[in-house]
Amino acid sequence: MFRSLALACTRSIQTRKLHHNVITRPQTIYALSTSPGKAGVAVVRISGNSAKEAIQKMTLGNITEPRKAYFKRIRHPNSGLVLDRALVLWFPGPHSFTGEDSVELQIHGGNAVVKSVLDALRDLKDFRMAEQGEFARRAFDNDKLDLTELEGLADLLNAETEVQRQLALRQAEGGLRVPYETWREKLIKCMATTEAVIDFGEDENIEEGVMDQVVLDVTELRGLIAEHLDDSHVGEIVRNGIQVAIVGPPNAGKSTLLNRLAKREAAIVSDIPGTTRDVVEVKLNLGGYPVIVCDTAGLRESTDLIEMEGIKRAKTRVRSSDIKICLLSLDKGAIIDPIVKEVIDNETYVILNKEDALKNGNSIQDLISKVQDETGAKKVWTMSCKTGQGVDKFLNQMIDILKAKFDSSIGNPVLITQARHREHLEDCLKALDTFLLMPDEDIVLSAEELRQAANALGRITGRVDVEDVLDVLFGQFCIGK
Ligand SMILES: Nc1nc2c(ncn2[C@@H]2O[C@H](COP(=O)(O)OP(=O)(O)OP(=O)(O)O)[C@@H](O)[C@H]2O)c(=O)[nH]1
Ligand SMILES: [K+]
Ligand SMILES: [Mg+2]
Repeated sequence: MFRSLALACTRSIQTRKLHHNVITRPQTIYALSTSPGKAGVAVVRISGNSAKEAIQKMTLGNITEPRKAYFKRIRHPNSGLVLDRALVLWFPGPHSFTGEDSVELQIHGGNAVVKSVLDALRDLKDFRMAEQGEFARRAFDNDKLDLTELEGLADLLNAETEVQRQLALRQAEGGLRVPYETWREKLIKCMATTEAVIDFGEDENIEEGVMDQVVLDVTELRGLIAEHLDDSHVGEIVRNGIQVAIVGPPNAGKSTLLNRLAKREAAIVSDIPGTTRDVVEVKLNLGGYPVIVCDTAGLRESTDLIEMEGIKRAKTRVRSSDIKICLLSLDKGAIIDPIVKEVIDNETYVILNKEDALKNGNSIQDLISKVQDETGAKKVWTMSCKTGQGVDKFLNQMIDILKAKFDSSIGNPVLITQARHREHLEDCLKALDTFLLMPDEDIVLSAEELRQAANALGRITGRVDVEDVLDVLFGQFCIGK
C-alpha cells in the first residue's frame, strides 16, 4: 500500500547515487588537507578501499589498531626509500569522515617532504589526487552527513567571526538536520496513513477517525514550520554579514568614516562634494559579528549623469541594508535636506561628524535635540572622523546594538541560514495549507500535497533532487576537504 511513496523516495536517492558513480570513479583518493606552503606539520588524507593496504606498504605493515596514533617511518611503496617520519592514523570505514577506509598522515610540513609523499601515493595503483570537496562529497554519498551539515561545514571553513563560527558549527552538528528529518518522518507517516485509507478505505481494518489524527498532526507541523519561518532572517543575515549603510549629504565625511573603520584608504576622500559614486564595502568584525559597512554617494539634487547613478545606487543600498547610519556635518549645522530625509526613518542611527569644526556659538546639545526631533532617531552620536574622537565610543555602542538585535535569535538552536532553506520551507508550508483546505473526498489529491510537502523538506536535507545544489556547494570546499 505504501508502494508509491516508497518508490518515490528511493528513486530519487538512487538517481543521485547513480549520477555520482558515473562522474567519479570508485578510486582511492588522497590530498594535502592543510594549506600548501612551509609549516610545522602537514596533514595528508587518504580515503578509499586501498587506503589500508597502501599505508601498510608504506610503514612495513606496522599499523594494526584503528584510531591510534603511530609514529612511523613513511617509505615509498615501491622503492622503500624513507620519505619522512610521521604520525599515522587509520580509520576503518564506516567510522571515518568519508565513511570509507581512511588514513591520515601527519608529516613534516616542508615542501619537498609533502611533494615526496604525494608523489609516492600517486604511484600506487588506483590512487588519484582528490578533487575539490571530494572527501566531503564521499561523506555525503555514504550518508555520513546530510546537505545542511555539509553546508554547515562549508560555512565553518569560511567563518570569519565568532558568531558565524557558532552558527556554522551548530549546523554542521545537525542543528537543522534533526528537526527537518523529524518533520519529514512525521509527514511520511501521515502520508502512509492517507495512502492506507485510499487503498483500504472501504475495509473495516481501517479504524474510524485516522484521518482526523492526520489533520491534527499536519496542523501542528504547520504551526511549527510557520513559527520557524518567522525569524526576521537572522541566520541568513549573520551568515552573509550584517549590512550597515552609511548615508548622508555630500562632504559629511562618510568616506572618511569608512576609512577610519577599515583602518585603510578604502574610499577616496576629498573636499569636493560628490566624490563617492560607487558603493564601497568594507568587512569588519564587530564584537564577533560580521559586518559589511557600505559607503555611498552623498545625497543631493544633481544633473550629473554619473552622480545621479551613484545616488540611485546609494538609495537602493540603504533600502536593502540591515542597519542605516546617517552622517551629518556639524560645520553645516547638521542640516537634513529633503533628499536625505527621504531615506531615513526612526530605525536610522545618526552621527554628527566634524565635532572638531563646530562653529563657536553652536551648542552641541541643541543640535542633537534638533536632529533627534527631526528624525526620531533612537541614537545620535557626535564624533570627529578626522581626529578619531568619539569613534571608539560609537563602535562599542554599535556592538551593544548588534547584541540587542541578534543575540536572542542567535541563541535559537534551529535557525534558517540560507535562502535555499527558506524557499523549500515555504513550499512545504504551502502544500500543508492546501492539504488542510481540501475537502475529505479529495483524499487522493490530499495525499499528493503531503508528498509535495515531504519532498520540499527532503530537498533541504538532500534526500531529494539536489545534484545542482551539490555542485555549487562542493565548489566552496578546498581540495583535501
Ligand atoms: N574638520 C573635519 N573635516 C572632516 C572630518 N571628516 C571628514 N572631513 C573632511 O571633509 C571632507 C569630505 O570628506 P569625505 O569623507 O570625502 O566626505 P563624503 O561624505 O564621503 O563626501 P562625498 O563622497 O562627496 O559624498 C574632506 O575634506 C575630509 O577631510 C572631520 O571630522 N572634521
Ligand atoms: K567629498
Ligand atoms: Mg565619499
